[in-house]
Amino acid sequence: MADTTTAAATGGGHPAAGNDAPVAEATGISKRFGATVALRDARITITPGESHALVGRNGAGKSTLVSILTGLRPADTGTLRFSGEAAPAVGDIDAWRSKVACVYQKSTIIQDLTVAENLFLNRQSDGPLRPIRWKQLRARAEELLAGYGVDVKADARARDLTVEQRQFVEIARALSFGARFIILDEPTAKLDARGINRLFDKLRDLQRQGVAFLFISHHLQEVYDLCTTVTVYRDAAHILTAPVAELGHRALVEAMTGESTVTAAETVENRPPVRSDAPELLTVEHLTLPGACEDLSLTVRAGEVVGLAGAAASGNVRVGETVAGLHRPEQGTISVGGRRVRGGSVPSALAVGVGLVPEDRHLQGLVNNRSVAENATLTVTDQLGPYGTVLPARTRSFARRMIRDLDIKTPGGSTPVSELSGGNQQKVVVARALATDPQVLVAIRPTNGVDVRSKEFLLRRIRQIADGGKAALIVSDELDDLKVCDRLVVMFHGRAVAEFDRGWKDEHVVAAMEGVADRAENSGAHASADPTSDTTEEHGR
Ligand SMILES: Nc1ncnc2c1ncn2[C@@H]1O[C@H](COP(=O)(O)OP(=O)(O)OP(=O)(O)O)[C@@H](O)[C@H]1O
Repeated sequence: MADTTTAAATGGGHPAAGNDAPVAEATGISKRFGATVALRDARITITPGESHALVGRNGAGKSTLVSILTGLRPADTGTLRFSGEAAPAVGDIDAWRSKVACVYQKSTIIQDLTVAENLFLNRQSDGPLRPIRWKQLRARAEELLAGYGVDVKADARARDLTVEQRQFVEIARALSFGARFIILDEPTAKLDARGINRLFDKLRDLQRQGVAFLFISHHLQEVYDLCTTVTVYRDAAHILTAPVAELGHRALVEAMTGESTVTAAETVENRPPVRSDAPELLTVEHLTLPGACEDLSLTVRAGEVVGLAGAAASGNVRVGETVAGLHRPEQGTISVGGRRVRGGSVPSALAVGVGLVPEDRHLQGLVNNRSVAENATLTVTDQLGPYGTVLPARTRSFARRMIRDLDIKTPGGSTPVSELSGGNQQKVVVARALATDPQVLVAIRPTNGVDVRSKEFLLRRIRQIADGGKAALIVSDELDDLKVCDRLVVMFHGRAVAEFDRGWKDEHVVAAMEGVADRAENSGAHASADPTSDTTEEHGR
């Protein structure tokens, strides 16, 4: 396809087709960023009312395709049509919005505005010089939300919404522009199991009303639950498009990776249990964090990976962050190898040997305008040169090792971290935590946004830390993350309610995370307490 950029953006002016034309059809799409080929002659076709998954490893080109499909970036070559019509000109935002909408993992909602204001941003009044009629705006917003069955108050502040409510508002806003095609780019990354179920119910509802979806996720089970068709990209190219029902899990993973895989969990199953006389490396005693946990105690021994499991409101993330010095406990102590972590002090946690993979790489993880090398070495600048200096050569060689060790896909260490794909950014965050050679690694949802093979890779790295005589605490509600653990402690509403040794069954752990104690009992769980006896009102992250 030899179209110019303009032709790519306008689709070449073909006449409108009938109603059964694909809602979106992209062919021959190529895109380069400097020396990096992000897409090579790629294609995708989404038919009306279809739920179509796009999957691929980190850096495969998915987000680049999304930016082209939503008019954020022009393709270098290729043709794009919506319902048989040429795509709008780049920059004609309203025209693009009427064709396609995108709900990103990162919110596009403005926190300080109300829901109504967000819904009608830049279209509050009837014309540039007309005053905004607030009452009318609110009524229109209420009507819109009710129309799409979104149970959110129009005058609520956006910052007070949960992730799930925020996504529903974004979907309602997208549909209100007239689009019948919505792209969901990793929408479940920040939701817990119940939130995901509710989102999927809503999507199925909308699908019945004729809305088509392009769904991007690294959770392949979600693809099987929600989608009818799947497209796989690998190394910037289209590999296959097939009905989901005809493609088994292994075949799908093989299409994504180009090879067959053994899971990290499979490698854990046959290892000997951690010795009970192994020294305790992490000791948490009687920890109380207002609104997050009460009187929580746990230990992690040398050589052990412990999973601190729990849904969004369980308080597990706050406990993990507190071990790393991010919050000051009201009561209780945390020690690493017998040395106390000073409450609420990150330097103290670092000094005793705690490494942290934080939950949100955008907020806590990365400095966007700095290079991969600088980000990967932020925690170890003291090792990069004498007397507080940082030697560029040492930074570079340190970074080279990290890039190789963690299989980070980047043109080089000097590339700004913002130019990496999401999953590769997450690997830089992990690299940074590992750089200090921590005694205790606290990894909060460490594989968030990471593709299926890199996920195995990261989990294996965490296992290796323990195998080298250190300790790891994985804080997560992802069963795949928890499967590499020697032992699980499950939290529900601020309390440890159950403990499982290896060999647990998914449904028992899920039941414990959801606070269904009777199902968790007699299931390999021990030390369970009554989760409903908890009195704390607000919990969690
Ligand atoms: N703004 C940019 N500048 C330079 N390179 C970029 C830019 N955006 C993306 N790339 C590169 O293009 C390639 C494709 O990236 P893209 O973000 O599309 O991948 P992805 O499939 O969405 O990955 P992930 O699953 O990790 O989000 C990667 O090699 C990435 O580093």
